[in-house]
Amino acid sequence: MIQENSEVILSVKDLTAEVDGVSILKGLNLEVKAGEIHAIMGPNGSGKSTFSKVLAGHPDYTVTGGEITYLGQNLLELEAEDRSRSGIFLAFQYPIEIPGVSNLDFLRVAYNSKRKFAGLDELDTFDFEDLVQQKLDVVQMNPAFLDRSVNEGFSGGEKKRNEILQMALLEPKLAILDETDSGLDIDALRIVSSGVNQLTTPDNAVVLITHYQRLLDYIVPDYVHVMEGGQIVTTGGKELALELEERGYTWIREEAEVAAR
Ligand SMILES: Nc1ncnc2c1ncn2[C@@H]1O[C@H](COP(=O)(O)OP(=O)(O)OP(=O)(O)O)[C@@H](O)[C@H]1O
Repeated sequence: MIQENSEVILSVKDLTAEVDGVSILKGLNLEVKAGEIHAIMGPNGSGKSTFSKVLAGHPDYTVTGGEITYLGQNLLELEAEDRSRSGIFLAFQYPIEIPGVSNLDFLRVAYNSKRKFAGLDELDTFDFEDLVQQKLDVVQMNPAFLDRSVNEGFSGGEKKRNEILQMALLEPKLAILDETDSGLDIDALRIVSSGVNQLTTPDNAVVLITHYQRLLDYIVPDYVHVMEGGQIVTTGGKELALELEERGYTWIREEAEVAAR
């Protein structure tokens, strides 16, 4: 929800970035304040996932220009793990499987790593299990998933639900959800959206990358941005997503070209 004078969580200015020498982000600007939900839409290949990976600090992506400020500090100076421990959470478009590592152990190590970073005592196994049981309710997940290896053999929708379980435990300041809605059946979409809504507070912010207006009926954004060619070319309210659903992206491109003349 937009609030006057709320804290700026993320400020991105003229960001350019490349992968394998190919320029992908070409002057991206975005400001995200506490309490806000931002949706980023845009055609395939426009750079949405690249942006999310650059924010998370993925080593394959090189920032070649511009600034990213997170809670007033230069994000680009932080290693990926410190970005995570300071409250940046990325739910992957394609969550990876980690055979041999139980979901419960993975969650406990991630959770305790964050506590340690904040100067808090780590939770022991019993206390952690109590906590994780409560968090399972947020995404209505069967406890049996805790004993399985991380994402191994999970269905597409189960992997996405598991990402939101991680989010529920880690309580991020800035959550970036990359196509978390893809692969979810109708009931799972409602459950996952309700989970995200329960985790959204006036103190944190969510950036949702999605192709589908449908998700935004459940998680109502304050802003909808369109990314095209590595830049945010248009920003509007939630009604913009409806317009995109109806008209596609071509008109945005044409209007941007006219404005650039
Ligand atoms: N290693 C690479 N080498 C060259 N090009 C790459 C590499 N990795 C990504 N790209 C290109 O970067 C562009 C942006 O990809 P990205 O995944 O960020 O797009 P996206 O907007 O998230 O797309 P989608 O909606 O399909 O998920 C694509 O054209 C992609 O092919």
